[in-house]
Amino acid sequence: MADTSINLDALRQRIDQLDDDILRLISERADCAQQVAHIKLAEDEEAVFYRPEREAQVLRRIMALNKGPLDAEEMARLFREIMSACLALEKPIKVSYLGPEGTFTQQAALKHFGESAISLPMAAIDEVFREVEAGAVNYGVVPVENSTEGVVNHTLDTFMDSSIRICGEVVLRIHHHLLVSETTRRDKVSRIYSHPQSFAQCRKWLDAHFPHAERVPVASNAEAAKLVKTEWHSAAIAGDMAAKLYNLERVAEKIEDRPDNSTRFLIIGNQDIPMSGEDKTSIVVAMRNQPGALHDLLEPFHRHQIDMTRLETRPSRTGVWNYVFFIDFKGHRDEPRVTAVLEEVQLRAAELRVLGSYPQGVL
Ligand SMILES: C=C(O[C@@H]1C=C(C(=O)O)C=C[C@H]1O)C(=O)O
Repeated sequence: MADTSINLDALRQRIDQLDDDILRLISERADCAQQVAHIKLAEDEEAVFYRPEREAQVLRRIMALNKGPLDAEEMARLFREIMSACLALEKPIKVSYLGPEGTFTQQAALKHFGESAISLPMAAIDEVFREVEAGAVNYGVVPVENSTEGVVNHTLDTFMDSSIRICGEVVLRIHHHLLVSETTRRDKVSRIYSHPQSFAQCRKWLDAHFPHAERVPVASNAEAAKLVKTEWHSAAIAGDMAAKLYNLERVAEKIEDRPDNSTRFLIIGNQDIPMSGEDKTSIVVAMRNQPGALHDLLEPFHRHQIDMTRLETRPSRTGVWNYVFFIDFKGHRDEPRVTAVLEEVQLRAAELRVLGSYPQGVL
């Protein structure tokens, strides 16, 4: 017994010393970041401090260097928060997102920008775009692929009418929980609220555990969580953020049918982002309705061996062309082979717009 307490004391002393070191080093790092900000400001009064490509490089380097016992992602999350705090020292970054508060989109915004960012909920995707266009916020966050908030097409359509650029991407693992409040009679749950896509993602679990409860679709998971506070016979399906925000208890955790359930979000802004070394580019292309149009469009990508990660077709809203394609591929527009492909596609397409080149999601 005596030995253990001596060991514990020694270990705690060592932890205190290490904390002193960590404290000093974080302060030194913050001081450096502040100096960078001052240099940027001296060059240009309107300078943007936030450099997504640099942040991606910092995080990738840390993940590569990490030797454990914390896993690389956990370590990167800690560094993400250090960078977020360093950046906020000069001026906290302002980010609009598809609300309400407590949605997965807010979770994505905080995952990407860190907890020191100021995040502002918007009622609709167009509003997120508008705030960014108007310069009221620095960036916006919208769901785009496999979305739990159910707005993939809406996001794509909004890009067609906007000059906004894509500055980044975040992929979030989506975990759904069955939530109740302190007033809920757990044995009497007859109604469950959630977003339609969440219902779809938890269908098997619901069929097995609540076959007779009424499933009521609402506009967001956060909205579902809010409703549970007012009805003793209702439960909600939503994520961690909503559970925390409305102080709800998890009756069952991770009830999604597929354990790899994830959603991709886009960071939108007014900046062109330089190369980070591992980048993606998103373009929108309008093609004339003629035989072989799709083949003509894809052929240059194939020939230059560019890795396409997504191809989405949307109906065009003007009469002139029939197809509009949203294409994501690996590479940055400043890379010669990407420039070559874009030039070739431009010749074949009725219209081509580069929505942005941006660092591939790190976390
Ligand atoms: C310090 C800089 O500015 C910001 C802060 C960063 C950091 O804390 O590491 C990284 C990139 C920028 O968002 C920089 O550009 O290097």
